[in-house]
Amino acid sequence: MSPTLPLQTQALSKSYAGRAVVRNVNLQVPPGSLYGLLGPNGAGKTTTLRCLLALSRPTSGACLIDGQDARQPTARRQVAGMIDSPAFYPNLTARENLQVASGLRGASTADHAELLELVRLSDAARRPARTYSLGMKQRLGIAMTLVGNPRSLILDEPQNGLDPQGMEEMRGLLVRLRERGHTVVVSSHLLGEVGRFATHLGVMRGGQLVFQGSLEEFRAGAGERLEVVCDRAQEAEKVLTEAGFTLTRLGDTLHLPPAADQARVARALLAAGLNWQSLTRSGGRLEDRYFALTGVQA
Ligand SMILES: Nc1ncnc2c1ncn2[C@@H]1O[C@H](COP(=O)(O)OP(=O)(O)OP(=O)(O)O)[C@@H](O)[C@H]1O
Repeated sequence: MSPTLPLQTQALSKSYAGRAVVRNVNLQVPPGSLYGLLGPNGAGKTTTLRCLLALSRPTSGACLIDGQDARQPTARRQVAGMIDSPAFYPNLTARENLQVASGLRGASTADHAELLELVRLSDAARRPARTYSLGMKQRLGIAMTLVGNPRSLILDEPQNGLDPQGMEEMRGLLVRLRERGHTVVVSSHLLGEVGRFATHLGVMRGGQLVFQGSLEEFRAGAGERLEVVCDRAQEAEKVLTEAGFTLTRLGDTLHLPPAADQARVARALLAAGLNWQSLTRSGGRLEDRYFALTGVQA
């Protein structure tokens, strides 16, 4: 039997006023992974994460934490998260904030010094949190989620709004969290960034999970292909399909398998009186794969 996944959803769907914003999502987060949940704005990432944290109720399907329904109190103790902005008292110091969180959760205060070191706030731990930079506030928010030592962490866009240095510090922290033994899910719309630290990726588009696997699997799928950019792409799609090519169309771009004969594609388009802006072999880059999956530039 496969080991119990720390976080998973089973056919998760969520609708608001009859509009499905998450559709049949089967998220499978392996133990000890640093899982990047990617997708353009509105893809349904936050909604999925809110359901996992039992902040939102699924319309259908289930969310499981260590194999238990996410709404069970024992399951909720195994996961903590930061959705939107970090939650802390601005007039209290980092140390005092951790004390409050420990009091509320009945958790030990013994590890506070270690937590502050982990999030690199030891030096700032004695001044009020309102004086912190955005990056420091985010890191304090993460330290707060660690009180009670949950197995898994869910962080919604923790790098949002950070400057390059703040991004780098956050990246370092995410890696340290994984090394500390946590399973971490991080949502983002920045593939370039997440591709630097994630072990696994999930990609959402229009409420659906359109890719899930290890970073290596994602990379392997970023294969080469023949790409045709054309103003009358819809007509070109029809012409090339009738000529026996298999292809997908995203806006004005057509993707054909790498083995497709470039000269034969050109002849078929010319014969139909269609011009193209470019007809090139491309691919092999993570950004191209992301674009092919989501229709959005990374
Ligand atoms: N409480 C709500 N009521 C109605 N619609 C909602 C609600 N919450 C989210 N939505 C809609 O659900 C869709 C998915 O939103 P969600 O926040 O999950 O996407 P996202 O992938 O996290 O995007 P972003 O990167 O912009 O946060 C959006 O169209 C959003 O407007």
